[in-house]
Amino acid sequence: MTLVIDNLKKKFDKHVAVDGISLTVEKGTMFGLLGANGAGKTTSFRMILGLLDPTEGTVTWNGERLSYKRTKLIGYLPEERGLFPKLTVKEQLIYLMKLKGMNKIDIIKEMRFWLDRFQVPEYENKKIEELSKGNQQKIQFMAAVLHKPELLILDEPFSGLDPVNSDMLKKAVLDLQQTGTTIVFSSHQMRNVEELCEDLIMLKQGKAVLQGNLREIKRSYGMKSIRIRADYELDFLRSVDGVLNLDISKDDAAIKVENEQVAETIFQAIAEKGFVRKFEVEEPSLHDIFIDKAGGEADE
Ligand SMILES: Nc1ncnc2c1ncn2[C@@H]1O[C@H](COP(=O)(O)OP(=O)(O)OP(=O)(O)O)[C@@H](O)[C@H]1O
Repeated sequence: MTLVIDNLKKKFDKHVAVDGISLTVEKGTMFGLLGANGAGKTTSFRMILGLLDPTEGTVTWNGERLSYKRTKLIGYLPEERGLFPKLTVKEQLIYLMKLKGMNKIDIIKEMRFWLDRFQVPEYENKKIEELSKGNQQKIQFMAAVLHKPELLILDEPFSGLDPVNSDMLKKAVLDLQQTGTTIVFSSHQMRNVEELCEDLIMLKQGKAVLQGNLREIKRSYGMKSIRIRADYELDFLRSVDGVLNLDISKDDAAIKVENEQVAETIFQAIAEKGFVRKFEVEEPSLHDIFIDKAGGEADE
C-alpha cells in the first residue's frame, strides 16, 4: 500500500500554490511535509485528500485514485480545527465517526481507549467548549484516528500543545505507525520532524527545495556546525571565508560553515594559536537546513 503523488500542481488564478511535487510514501512510514508559512502544505494535503482538485497531476493510494469517497481509509487532522463547541466529547465523536461508517458501540469503545491513553477519561461527557485548546486538539486527533485509517494526514498536529501533551501525541503517532498506519504530517517544529520522520519534502513557494531520506539529507548537506572551546579569543574566525555564522557564548563558540573544508581551515587556524580544549564537527540540524533552504522561520 503506497501513496504516490505525481507532479501535483495547484493554481489559484495566476498564483501557483503547489508547483509540481512528486513523492512516494510507503506503507507504515512517516513522511514529513515542511515549509514556511504559505509554502503550500495545506493545499497539498487538500489535494491528497481529494478535497481540492489539482490543476495538474495525480494522487493514488495503492494504485487507485484517492478521493474523499474513500474516506474510511483516510484520517485527517485539519489545520483549522473544526469541532462543535456545544456537543459533548462523546456526542461529537459519535457524530463524526458514524460518518466514517463506525457503529456506536465501537465508537464508544475506541473513544474510551483513547481518552484513557490521553489521561482524560473524565472528558467523555464534557462539552468541547469546556476544554482547553490543547485538550480540544486531543479530541480532534481522536476524530482522525478512531476508525483506524490506513492513511493518516496530520496538519500541524503539535501546534499549541505543551511539552507533555506533545510527547503523548508523539508516542501515539509512533504506535500507529508501528501498527502499519501510513502517516504524512506537517510541522513547523523541526525537532518533532527529526524525531519522527524517515523521509521528507521541503517546500518553498510550492516547489520542492529538498526531498529524500532525513539521514541522507543531513549527511550530504554541505553546511556543518562546529563547536570550539579554547583558551583564547575566537572572534578572528568571523573573517574566515566560508564562515556563515559565529556565535560566542561563555564557554563555547558555535560556528556554521559552508562545508567540511572550511572546518579544516578553522581547525588549522586555531591549532596554530594554541591549545584547543574542544573541537567538534556536527551535521546541521534540520532547523538550520530549514532556515537555509526554505527561508522563513521554523520553531526549534
Ligand atoms: N483557496 C485559496 N484561494 C487562493 N489562494 C489560496 C487558497 N488557498 C491557499 N492559497 C494560497 O496558496 C499558498 C499556499 O497556502 P497553504 O495554505 O497551502 O500554505 P501552508 O504551507 O499550509 O501555510 P501555513 O504554514 O501558513 O499553514 C498561499 O500563498 C495561499 O495564500
